[in-house]
Amino acid sequence: MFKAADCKEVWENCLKIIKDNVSPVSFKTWFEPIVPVKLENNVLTIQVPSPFFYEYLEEQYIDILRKTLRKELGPEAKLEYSVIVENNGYNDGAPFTVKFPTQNKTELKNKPVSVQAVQETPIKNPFIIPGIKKLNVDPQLNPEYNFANFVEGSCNKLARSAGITISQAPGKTAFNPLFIYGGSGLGKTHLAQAIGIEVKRLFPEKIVLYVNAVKFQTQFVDAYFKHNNINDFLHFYQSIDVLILDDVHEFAGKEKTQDAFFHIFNHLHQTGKQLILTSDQAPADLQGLEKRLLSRFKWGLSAELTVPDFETRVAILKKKVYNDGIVVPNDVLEFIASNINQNIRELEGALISMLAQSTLNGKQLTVELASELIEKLVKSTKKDITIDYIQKVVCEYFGLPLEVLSAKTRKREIVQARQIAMYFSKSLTKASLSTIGSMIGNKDHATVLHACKTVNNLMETDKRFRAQVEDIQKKLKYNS
Ligand SMILES: Nc1ncnc2c1ncn2[C@@H]1O[C@H](COP(=O)(O)OP(=O)(O)OP(=O)(O)O)[C@@H](O)[C@H]1O
Repeated sequence: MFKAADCKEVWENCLKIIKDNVSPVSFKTWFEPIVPVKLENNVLTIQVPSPFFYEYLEEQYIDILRKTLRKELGPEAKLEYSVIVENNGYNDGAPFTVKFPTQNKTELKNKPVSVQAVQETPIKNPFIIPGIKKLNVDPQLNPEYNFANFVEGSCNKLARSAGITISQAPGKTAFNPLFIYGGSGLGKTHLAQAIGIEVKRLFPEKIVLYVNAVKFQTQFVDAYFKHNNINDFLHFYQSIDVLILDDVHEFAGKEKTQDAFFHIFNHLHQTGKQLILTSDQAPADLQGLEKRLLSRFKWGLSAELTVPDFETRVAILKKKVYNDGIVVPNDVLEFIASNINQNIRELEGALISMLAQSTLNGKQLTVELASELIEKLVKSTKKDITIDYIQKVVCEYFGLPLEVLSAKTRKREIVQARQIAMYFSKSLTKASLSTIGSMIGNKDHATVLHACKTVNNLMETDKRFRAQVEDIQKKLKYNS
């Protein structure tokens, strides 16, 4: 029979071994927060701060935990987790336990979320443990992106009406998540934010947060690698009532970020919170995202925003000039609407530059002026693709700083990014192999040739790699 003090001693001994086998950052992140609470009949119970923490330990460190525990307590050793879960008012507040060595997550997943708000150490900004007090979160919404300013048309009918239904009962409809997808400048951000604004209007106490996927990823990377406060990050996101994540396709290839978002998604969904996601493609067409995430994106409603028809384009322009208190002749608005038809942002841009011209140069708002401007606009949007631009897009895609392409390193991810940049420079610009080499990492022409061959070969043999290259190609062509 063990004494109460034994559990601490046993855990200390385990930690000594674990410390020698994991990186210092991992040790600090994943083992220091663990509290040994009980040792009974060879069963050691450890308390962990969140379900995500438990799942992460089970996925990443189960072997080392099993080995060390058996070394300390013998072959019959068992581990139980006491998992602290956010207080959401659903039940009594006891932390629940999960038995090792089940490795069967359903036990945890099917459990109604239990409750315990525990704050042992002060939490740094910007993340605060929920349940201690109601959070005051700035929803990061643009007040202009409301429903009143969002013109209805057949291009957005389904998504808009689902959005209105959701804002009246967030988390309580079948549209969870609401997945809004479509091409650039078709109103995904506007509509997603309009839902957030309406929820805030109807339910001011609800915590609403808009975040785009790139910002989420940066926050995650900072929390994980720089500040070592991944738990605070997860707790913060798990406290949101309506989470709006814009441009989820940006998660492609970012596995750790996807993993964190997966846990946040599960937690919010299970606890009846609303998720709104936007993307440039339908879930079925998204590349580079894990299957388990994609399948969840299909749980609710996927609604596409398509290119607006002529009437809707005119109505959007009319609303805009009306809101700005400006009078523009109908034939001018119709002329703009009939010439710019693929992107609402460009439609608005044309109107704005025409108004600016007219104010600055005292020109009349006429169809001739509109025609001049549109001609210029169309010319100026066709930029040449340059080697610098290719390097920038490739680095952004892989989340790498631009300088690494010139770094003397054999790190696989960097070598591969450099090769892809060389490959596109060869196929999309007229530059010679030696110019490409000198501009990308100061290499010779043979290196560039080798890079092009490698990329071609890999595209034939590695599906995932091909998807990445095709994604980058789309970005390059689309933005040019
Ligand atoms: N139905 C609409 N009614 C009024 N304005 C709209 C409508 N749809 C889009 N807009 C306007 O068009 C512009 C572009 O919209 P938004 O930024 O939401 O597009 P997006 O689909 O998120 O684009 P991207 O994928 O490039 O981020 C915004 O100024 C928005 O207000």
